[in-house]
Amino acid sequence: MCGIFCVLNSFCNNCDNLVSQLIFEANIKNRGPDSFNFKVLSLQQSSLAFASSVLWLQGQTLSPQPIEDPESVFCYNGDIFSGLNDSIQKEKGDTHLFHSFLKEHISSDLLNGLGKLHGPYAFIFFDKTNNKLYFARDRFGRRSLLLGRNEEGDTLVLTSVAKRNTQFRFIEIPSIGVFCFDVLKNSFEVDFWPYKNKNFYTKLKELEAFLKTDISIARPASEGDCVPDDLSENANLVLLRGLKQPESLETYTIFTELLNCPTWKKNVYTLRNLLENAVQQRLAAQPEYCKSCIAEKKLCKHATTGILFSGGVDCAVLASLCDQYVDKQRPIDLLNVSFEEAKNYQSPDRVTGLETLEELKALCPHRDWNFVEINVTKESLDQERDRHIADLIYPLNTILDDSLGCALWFASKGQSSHYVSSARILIVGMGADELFGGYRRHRTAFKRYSWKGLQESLDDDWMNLPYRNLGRDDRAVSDHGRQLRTPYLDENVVDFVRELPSWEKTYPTNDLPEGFGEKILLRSLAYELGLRNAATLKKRALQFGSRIANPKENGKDISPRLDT
Ligand SMILES: Nc1ncnc2c1ncn2[C@@H]1O[C@H](COP(=O)(O)OP(=O)(O)OP(=O)(O)O)[C@@H](O)[C@H]1O
Ligand SMILES: NC(=O)CC[C@H](N)C(=O)O
Repeated sequence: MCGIFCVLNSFCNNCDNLVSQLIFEANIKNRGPDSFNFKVLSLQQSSLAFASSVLWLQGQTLSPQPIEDPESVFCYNGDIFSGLNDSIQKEKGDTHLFHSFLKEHISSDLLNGLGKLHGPYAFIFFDKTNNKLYFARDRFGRRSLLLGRNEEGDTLVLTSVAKRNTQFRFIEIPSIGVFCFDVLKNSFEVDFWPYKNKNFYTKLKELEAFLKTDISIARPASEGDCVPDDLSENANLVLLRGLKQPESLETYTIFTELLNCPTWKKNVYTLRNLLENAVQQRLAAQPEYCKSCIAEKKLCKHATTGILFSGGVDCAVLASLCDQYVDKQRPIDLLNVSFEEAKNYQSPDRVTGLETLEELKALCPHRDWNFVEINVTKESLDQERDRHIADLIYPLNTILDDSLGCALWFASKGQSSHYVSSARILIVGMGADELFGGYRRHRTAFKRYSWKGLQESLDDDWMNLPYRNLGRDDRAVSDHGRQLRTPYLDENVVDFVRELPSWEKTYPTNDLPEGFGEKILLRSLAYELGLRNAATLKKRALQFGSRIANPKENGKDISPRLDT
């Protein structure tokens, strides 16, 4: 993961002041251990400084940043998997291609152009000719980018990661489109993504309130995702209804019946193909060195891929698919975190992790799976949170942010009592519950308002994902100089699953056992892949599965431990 940073002083062209404002340098450097550079730019009345650290993942050689040429300066934290020129990308990586792409499109239909690129990103691009600063997060918000301002409002900061208690206050940039700050006019504009989520305008208003200024809209957003009115019966719904009497049916009978139905099977196979492709792309885009050997470019057989692994169905499916594409000579690290509150660290996720490990071993007998038991004491949790993790979670601040941010930080640190993971990329199951309907609230919504309620709840979860989770998760994991990769959030996977009617992906009704009907499409795929046990495991959220969270606390409350 790269760390990107820009500070802009609108009323002073003395660059010396700016360099002293690289106050997050250490945090930025953690994200990109392979290179770090900065550039300063003095304009007539204002000055800018840019900094980037790089975690080299694409191209035959590292692409240092920031890139500066006569027309622009560019900082990039991203991973484009398709949509740029594929043959050149393999050789040169995505950084220079993305930069050229922006230069070519910045003044004409940028948004449609970006829509054709697949992969996560955040970028900062300064157009020297027109004195305009562009910045954005991809349309799902998979990479972090924060916007900060000081009390006087004369200095703006863009950064992947910040800190609490500085002269700046920060907000996560909403992933609603591309923003442009006109340095001469001192004004903001946003160009919305060509489709619109219901929360676009709310998010814009929040940002305006934060900046204490209006943001003009380049063109109104078109109507976007909405709940389909036509919830008419279809073959799969009829089939699922026919599976009543849950007590009398073994789960395997349910899967067999579902997979015998041609339309259900077609969806399972389409999902399988799309996920395979997403996993393959995410595994292929990396140099062949592990974290310990990359500095010396020493060829090795250490693990380069890790999976954050609870044993639950979301990550079990990904682990099984990873086995198809990771070099058979290399182990795959399965990182499993557990906190002291669990007796002997035997948290529910440790137990299911070990269970699913056995399934994977049986299914992939030639693979060496490194199950890494990451045990975290209360003392270490408190120390690391105060020292550092709370800064990574910032500006988010709830009890849930605290639990998830800390659990992910320790999990992706990848350190057990006798091993430190050498993986540079980490595959995770984020997004699966939002896409396939895995949360309890989906069942509640169905109970209250039937299919329409369920669909609305899925839409809400989907549009809130960038704000509830993704920026924070990116900041927590990248801090170890490892790259988070989220195959469920691949554009093709998302488009396919989002377009299915809800009953073709989740079935939280009384017709199927509770905790089993949820994510039924993904479970069917797990079953098809041979994960007979993992396919039936009830959802257990990371904060409870790892035992980091106190179930008596309300996750939505402000955390007293984050001190912001
Ligand atoms: N205890 C854990 N240790 C390491 N990684 C975890 C742990 N719990 C969750 N994760 C990671 O976070 C992702 C999201 O967690 P979540 O609990 O939603 O998924 P899951 O455990 O794979 O499946 P399910 O949602 O059905 O329990 C997981 O897919 C996994 O990558
Ligand atoms: N991790 C990053 O964001 C680096 C950018 C680019 N994908 C590279 O591999 O160099």
